[in-house]
Amino acid sequence: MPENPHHNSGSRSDHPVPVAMDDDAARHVLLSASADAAIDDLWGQQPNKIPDPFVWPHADALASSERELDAPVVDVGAAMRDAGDGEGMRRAAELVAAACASHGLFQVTGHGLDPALARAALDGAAGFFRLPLATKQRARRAPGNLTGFAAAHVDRFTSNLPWKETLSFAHRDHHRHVVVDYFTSVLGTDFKPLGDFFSDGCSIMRCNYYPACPEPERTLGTGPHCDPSALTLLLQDGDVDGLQVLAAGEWRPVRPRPGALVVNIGDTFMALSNGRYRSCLHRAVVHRERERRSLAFFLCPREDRVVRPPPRLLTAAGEHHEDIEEEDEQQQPRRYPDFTWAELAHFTQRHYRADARTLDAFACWLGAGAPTCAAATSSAACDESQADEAQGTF
Ligand SMILES: O=C(O)CCC(=O)C(=O)O
Ligand SMILES: [Fe+2]
Repeated sequence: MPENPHHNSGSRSDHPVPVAMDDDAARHVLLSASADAAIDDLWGQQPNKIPDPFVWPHADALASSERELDAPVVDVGAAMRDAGDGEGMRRAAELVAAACASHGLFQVTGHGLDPALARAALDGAAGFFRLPLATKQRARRAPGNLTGFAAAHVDRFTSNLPWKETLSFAHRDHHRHVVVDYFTSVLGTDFKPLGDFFSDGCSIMRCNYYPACPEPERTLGTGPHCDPSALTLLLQDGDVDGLQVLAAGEWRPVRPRPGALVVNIGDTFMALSNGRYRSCLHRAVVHRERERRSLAFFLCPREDRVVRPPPRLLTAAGEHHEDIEEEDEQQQPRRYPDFTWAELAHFTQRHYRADARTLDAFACWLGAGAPTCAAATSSAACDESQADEAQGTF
């Protein structure tokens, strides 16, 4: 990822600070990043107990529902091959639009991703995570950065630690994007100005590794959050489930389907669609006996692109565009201010641990002139200060 003027500008130390904990094992491994040997053993250190910093509050670790999330599985290959009257594509677009407007998640098959390539990527990631921690730490993610190796317990966190390790890469995309083509086809030509919105974008590929956990019901692999990026493509490895979405007050599983890619809307797309499409609130749970892996591709615009919805979605209350035949109930007053991806990335890496309310907290932070997190969090919309826990979830 190229140098971002916002990145690495904070005063946060590169090293974990001593923290107060009542769990000896956790203290032992958390006090210093140089205690690699001890950290390496963390996941298996105590056969029956997780260290206290990994224990999540009951509200976040709320029990999961058995009911699978009601989300469409769209065969995009078949829809695109449908040379007839376009009915297949229209139907697929309707299903996707409905899912995006409700919880923000759908799955795609027939996408053309070579299964052998997907397997190789998952196996490559698995090989990395099997390396000794000291070796993995050579690729350590620097504070404020989005790329590199990260494990909360070797970084600066002190509470609500996710039970996982991650390895992230930047991916610069020089091509015109299928996402814009799709939304142009669904939402009409007013999305055309987005034509190059994602070109030159600096997206992120993240490998997630969730070790088996002795107390899975007391922790989370990834806490409840919305991805700040625009759109996420997720490949779940094998048949180990873990991804869950909050729908109708319940955490519902999104079980892996062979060959399917999960697609979810992120905060940037929610802002781009003026709230029409919901940023998906999701989390990942872990298992007692089984480890789990997933690969997430976070589609992001170029750092300096201004995130602003197309005019079609932005009619002020009471007005409507002349070129729109029927009254479009999707026209809403502007919900979020202009921002750049660099600003949102900076906010989630330095000031705020991505959660269900990132976008509102971010809007409030921008409104306050984005001076410091303390200023942002003193306002009602950002009432829970997370300044000490940034870079936790995304
Ligand atoms: O591993 C998963 O299923 C979800 C991961 C996730 O939400 C993320 O990496 O942002
Ligand atoms: Fe996520």
